[in-house]
Amino acid sequence: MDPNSASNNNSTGTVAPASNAMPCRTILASTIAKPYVQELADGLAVLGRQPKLVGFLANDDPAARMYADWSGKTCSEIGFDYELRVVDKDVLEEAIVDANEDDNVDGIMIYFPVFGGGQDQYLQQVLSKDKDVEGLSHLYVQNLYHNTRYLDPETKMQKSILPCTPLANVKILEYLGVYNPILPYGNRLFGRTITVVNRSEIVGRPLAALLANDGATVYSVDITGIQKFTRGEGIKLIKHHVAEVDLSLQEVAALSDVIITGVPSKQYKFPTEFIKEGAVCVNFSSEKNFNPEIKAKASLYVPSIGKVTIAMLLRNLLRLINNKQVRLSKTHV
Ligand SMILES: NC(=O)C1=CN([C@@H]2O[C@H](COP(=O)(O)OP(=O)(O)OC[C@H]3O[C@@H](n4cnc5c(N)ncnc54)[C@H](O)[C@@H]3O)[C@@H](O)[C@H]2O)C=CC1
Ligand SMILES: Nc1nc(=O)c2c([nH]1)NC[C@@H]1CN(c3ccc(C(=O)N[C@@H](CCC(=O)O)C(=O)O)cc3)C=[N+]21
Repeated sequence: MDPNSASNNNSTGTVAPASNAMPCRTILASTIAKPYVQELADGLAVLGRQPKLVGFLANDDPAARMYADWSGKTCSEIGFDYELRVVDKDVLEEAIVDANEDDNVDGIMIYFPVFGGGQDQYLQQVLSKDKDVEGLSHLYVQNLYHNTRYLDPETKMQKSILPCTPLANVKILEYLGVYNPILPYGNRLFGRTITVVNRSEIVGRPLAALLANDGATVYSVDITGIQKFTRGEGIKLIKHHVAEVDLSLQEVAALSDVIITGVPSKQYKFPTEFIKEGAVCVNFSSEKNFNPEIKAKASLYVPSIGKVTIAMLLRNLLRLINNKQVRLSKTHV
């Protein structure tokens, strides 16, 4: 039996290497998600009711269907009330508006792609920001890009919502020790170099900004080229800035302590030979972007992150409920 296979888990959910094998450890998302799942269960107990999440499916994409079924199952396991609404593309906008106005619905998500491109971004903005569990509303993304942590900066009662997949990546890097807890909060990635292969508006670009805001040097790679995200010199600037760079993937990989991939293609494989010895490698794509030989190079490898993403999605849902309670209590004083 392959000692590195995921079926050979030990109790910590990591895979124990054979004594003479590569020192690489494969870390499963379920292990990293565990404390957050507990936090969610505790949060539900305090709340004393089952929050309702509605998911809209309006496409035939098998990946979206699978994710919808699987996220529904996870919600129910933890104790959230999940309802999948399968609707036709042409009535989706009205269906979102109905859910926005329905007091029984606490959170909403739309499984993408629906139409693809700009029309999907429009639909995402139709969704009320007060029910946006994925954190993709313009205000939340703008707060992320500007490193603004609260919706009410004066009173600091309502935390802004972070996009759940970028946030899941951050929690994974915290777990893996890439964040240095000895450094002050907000600067814990200082000195780290991270490559992110994906610059979509829903994951790669906000992720690069979030990591740069925490002090990292980030190379953001997409099919059009490579950009460098930093927070500028030392700790003077409060938010990231971006520059085009004239470096190859091989060159940025050689500089990188961490490589994060999110290419939605079966064929795509990150070239193993580019990876620095002992790098930390994380894949958030639903396809495997690293070859199995990754274990000869990486120190830590996270093959998929979905379970952590869902935990962050539900954490966002509790935060939305809390923010609403804060707003209501203000109007009743
Ligand atoms: N695990 C999770 O929680 C989540 C996983 N996903 C998965 O992540 C993947 C990406 O999703 P999206 O960002 O929405 O996709 P997208 O299609 O919007 O973006 C793909 C990105 O990859 C880049 N790319 C494609 N081919 C490349 C190549 N050969 N070299 C370098 N860059 C390349 C593109 O330029 C683009 O920036 C999908 O597989 C999706 O299912 C998405 C959301 C959550
Ligand atoms: N608004 C929106 N947000 C999304 O996040 C979104 C979407 N639409 N449309 C569809 C894609 C697909 N997607 C996946 C997430 C995790 C895994 C993943 O990590 N899956 C685990 C399986 C986990 C299990 O089954 O236990 C794995 O591959 O190992 C896969 C696919 C998110 N999507």
